[in-house]
Amino acid sequence: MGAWPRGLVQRPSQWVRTLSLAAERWGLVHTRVWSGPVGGWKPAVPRSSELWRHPEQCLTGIVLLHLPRSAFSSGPAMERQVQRLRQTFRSGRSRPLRFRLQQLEALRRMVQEREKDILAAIAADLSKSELNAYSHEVITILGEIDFMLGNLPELASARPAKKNLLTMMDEAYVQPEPLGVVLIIGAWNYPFVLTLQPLVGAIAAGNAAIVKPSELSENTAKILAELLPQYLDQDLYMIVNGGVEETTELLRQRFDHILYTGNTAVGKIVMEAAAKHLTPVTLELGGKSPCYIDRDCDLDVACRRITWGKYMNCGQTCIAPDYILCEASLQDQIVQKIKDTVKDFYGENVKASPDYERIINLRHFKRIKSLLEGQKIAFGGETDEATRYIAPTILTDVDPNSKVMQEEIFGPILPIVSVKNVEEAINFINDREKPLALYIFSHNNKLIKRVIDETSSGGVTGNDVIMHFTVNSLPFGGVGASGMGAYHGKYSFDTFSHQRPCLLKGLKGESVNKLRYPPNSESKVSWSKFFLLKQFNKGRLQLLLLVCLVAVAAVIVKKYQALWRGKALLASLIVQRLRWSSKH
Ligand SMILES: NC(=O)c1ccc[n+]([C@@H]2O[C@H](COP(=O)([O-])OP(=O)(O)OC[C@H]3O[C@@H](n4cnc5c(N)ncnc54)[C@H](O)[C@@H]3O)[C@@H](O)[C@H]2O)c1
Ligand SMILES: CCCCCCCCCC=O
Repeated sequence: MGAWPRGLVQRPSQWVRTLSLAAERWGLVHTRVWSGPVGGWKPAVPRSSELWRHPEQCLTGIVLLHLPRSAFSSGPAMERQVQRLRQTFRSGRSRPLRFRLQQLEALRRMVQEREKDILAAIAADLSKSELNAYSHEVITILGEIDFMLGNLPELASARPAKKNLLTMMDEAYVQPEPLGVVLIIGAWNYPFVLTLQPLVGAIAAGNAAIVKPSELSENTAKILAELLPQYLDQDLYMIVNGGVEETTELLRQRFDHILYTGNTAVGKIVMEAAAKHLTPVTLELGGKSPCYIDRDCDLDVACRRITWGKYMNCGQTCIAPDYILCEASLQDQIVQKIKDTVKDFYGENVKASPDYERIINLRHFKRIKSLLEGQKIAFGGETDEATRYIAPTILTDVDPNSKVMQEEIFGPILPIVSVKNVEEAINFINDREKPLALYIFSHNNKLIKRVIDETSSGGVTGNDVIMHFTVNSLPFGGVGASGMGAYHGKYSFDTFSHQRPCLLKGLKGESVNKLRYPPNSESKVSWSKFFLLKQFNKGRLQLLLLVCLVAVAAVIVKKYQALWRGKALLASLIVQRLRWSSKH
């Protein structure tokens, strides 16, 4: 781990700061600034320059620490961090509703106040325009935070539960409770939303959390590491940046839940590691999401929507339509309409369009490019390795056994596979792993419902693509090979909560309890069946009715006893009076 702390117990000079930050950027060290017992250790990245500017506010001045990366990623160091968060969680700090709402508001402030920096980071990672970064990512996070702020009191409150005859007099309810310390592992393709949206749920549910952004979207990872500690409680929410080494070390630790977003192969590694601690997992994985276009359909509209969802983020979207299934006769029209739409959306020169992104890295660029080999390219196909550009591309008459149909494309290539009819499309889908999303375009709602009924997928949008992701009253997640568990809105809250059943009884009522105490008997079982299964036998029912009638009569008698006594007295007086009258 090296001899640390090493540092300066004073405000560092400009060159020390510059060198430290450069070393941090090169990944050689982690730099931390001590801002006194109140502020604790803060990352010394350029924008936490408040610390540099106002050293007088720090109780002990500024100490510049160069911590070797291993100081954070080594097993014991990681364990200490998880332990630190667990201790704070155990103190109960994250539980009060007021605290959770404050943290969510702080997160919203972070997004609003630092919007420019956030957009710049996302834009740099994915060669994305800042406008697109806002619509693809920031808007979703703000919406999710607003949802939680508006609904948290209701989500977090106890829900009364139905009772049976034996527990009629007791209190039964379901109380959501936080799980503890959770781990969130994000992916690079929507690096902001896929990392922070689960965090919103974890905070709302009252947990502590470690967030591990993808190392491939390094700018977003960095800005998150800089900003989160400035806005959120550092003893409850922590960012760990790094790659496979750091993630592997994190996965050795014991968490109370892990939400992982990424590819299926790593999903298996995560699940295996989690199994060692019996930690539950939510796996947000990928897959090949089919898009069936029916003959009875408005092709102009269908192709416009598909073009948007397929080429958005250069095809690097987990729920992008991966391939089209349609009757052979539709193929040429579809190619023409998508071609026209690409021109409408991105202009003649797609490469120059600010709305068209680039492939994240060279490895993915080469992988996607290799999928074109041996294919009939009906449109696009141009690539540029230097800028990792791949044009919006359509492949026709694609053989279902070809490479492009064996793996998730995750790039701007759209194969068209012809099928004879909807039955064949359904079989095609069912012969493969369950996809993350399924899209069906048709005027015929019955056909859409039929495809939904006869297939399985993480989610479905009919007559559009991607949009089910944006509705936070719908759970978002996969099924089978595309993942397990779900999140968004209420479902995020539930994912990070334990639904704790609570039954509160009084200490009276032992006569009824005798039914379950030994020694057991035929009669006790039969009464239990009556109370719990509502299985009446006729004789019992009559007996019970009699008991009820007697009970009702007893109540009535008691209530009207005094009145009856009065009436009886009156009657006897009348009788006496009548007797007296007859005598005289
Ligand atoms: N369901 C969803 O919401 C969703 C969203 C985005 C992406 N995805 C899927 O993710 C895939 C693309 O993402 P990716 O996998 O390239 O993302 P990635 O490479 O960014 O990996 C995801 C995370 O796993 C970690 N990781 C990578 N290798 C690891 C290893 N050997 N051990 C432990 N951790 C490791 C990374 O550090 C990263 O944080 C696609 O299949 C896509 O469909 C799914
Ligand atoms: C309005 C469009 C929002 C699109 C967000 C898509 C996120 C997909 C996550 C998986 O990659």
